Amino acid sequence: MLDKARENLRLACEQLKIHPDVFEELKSPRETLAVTLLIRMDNGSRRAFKAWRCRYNDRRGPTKGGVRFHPNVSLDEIETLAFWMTFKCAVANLPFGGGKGGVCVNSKELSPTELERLSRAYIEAFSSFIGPDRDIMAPDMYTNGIVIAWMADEYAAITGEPLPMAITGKPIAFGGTVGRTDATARGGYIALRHLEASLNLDPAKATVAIQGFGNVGYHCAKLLHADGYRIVAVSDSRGAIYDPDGLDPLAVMEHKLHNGGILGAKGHGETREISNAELLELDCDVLVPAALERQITLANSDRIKARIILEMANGPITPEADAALTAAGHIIVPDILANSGGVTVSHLEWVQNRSGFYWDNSRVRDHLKTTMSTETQAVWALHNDMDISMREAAYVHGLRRIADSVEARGTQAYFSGT
Ligand SMILES: NC(=O)c1ccc[n+]([C@@H]2O[C@H](COP(=O)([O-])OP(=O)(O)OC[C@H]3O[C@@H](n4cnc5c(N)ncnc54)[C@H](O)[C@@H]3O)[C@@H](O)[C@H]2O)c1
Repeated sequence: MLDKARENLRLACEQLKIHPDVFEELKSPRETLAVTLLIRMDNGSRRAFKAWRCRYNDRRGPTKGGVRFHPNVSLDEIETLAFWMTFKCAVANLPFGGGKGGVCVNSKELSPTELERLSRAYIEAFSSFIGPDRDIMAPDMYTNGIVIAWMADEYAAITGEPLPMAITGKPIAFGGTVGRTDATARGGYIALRHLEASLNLDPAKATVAIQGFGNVGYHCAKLLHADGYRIVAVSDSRGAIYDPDGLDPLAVMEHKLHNGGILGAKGHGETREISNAELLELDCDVLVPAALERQITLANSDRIKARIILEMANGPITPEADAALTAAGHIIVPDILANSGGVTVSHLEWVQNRSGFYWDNSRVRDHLKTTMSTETQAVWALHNDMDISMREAAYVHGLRRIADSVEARGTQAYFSGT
């Protein structure tokens, strides 16, 4: 994955005539630490887990990125995700570089006490690698609030400082920020609403299908529904529901809380069950993938009908499918822009921890709105001016900022006097 990302970067640097020094720096991660965590299991045995943390590039500030617990985590995945975080933070104009971490584990197989030991062991192993001015961690797949609280608690114990600014996504009672829960969804919602006129979208008529009804999918559905968009389909890991007359996200969530899933929830008309594959292929105005990576590939891209795809998940469209969809005229609002609201509000948590002054929800939301609208506009303008896709435009936007910070320290041109 990293080789592919690197090749795309090389082409972008050449096309934009970015100084070769910039590519030389960005083609490899700055540092990656690999460790083996040895955990005492509840039955008294010892088990080893591979773990990584990568600081890809820190020219724009300390590296920032989540830590995931997943059985498929690998070094290549961590370094590629850290590469993407470098660009996402630059697109959102945050004073951060990109980082990522992970543990190769199926956390569902661990007891709560084993999970706590693993979370604390991760911090112990990486305590001198991370830091509020060095590398700032955050939640990711299967590292929820309690895992982050254990990690923050362990870091506080190691450093002797009660408020661990090296970790964001903390519970509010532990120095977290208001407005983080729906920040990712709200960011994508702001981006879409900002583009409404340009995309010729009328909320009173537009239909939306959302894959995934977790944190991001649910809040996206709620925000768009409140503004008049008709949510015609939502899904979870067990399947999807479709109602051409529309679904009420609050009612679907109520059903999910009582029944453990969305299947069986009723909308305004004749609601029926469909598969997740069918949801992706629905004839609607906006498709919002908000579940997993690699959901749209060359195997199904020619059946995608939605004119606009708002990528709330990370990497839901493969590069090959992305090229096919773009050529076919679909507008894809790319992940590094669409879901950057989460890291934008995480930055505010870090700011509040450092200043000791805590913001209210409206201030957090105002800041998010300004950031998302400004950066969405900048990406949209590049998309039009350079006649490139929104994804390419987002990468160009981020790359220019990163390149500026590399070039500010002097390039070959400066040192050789040419
Ligand atoms: N939460 C954030 O702040 C944040 C930030 C940036 C990116 N993201 C990305 O957004 C996506 C969703 O994150 P989340 O926080 O909402 O996760 P979540 O775990 O809260 O929700 C995921 C949802 O996807 C559903 N799902 C799982 N497998 C599915 C499948 N095969 N088909 C359809 N649905 C399926 C789950 O049932 C669940 O409803 C992820 O790709 C994540 O990386 C999240």
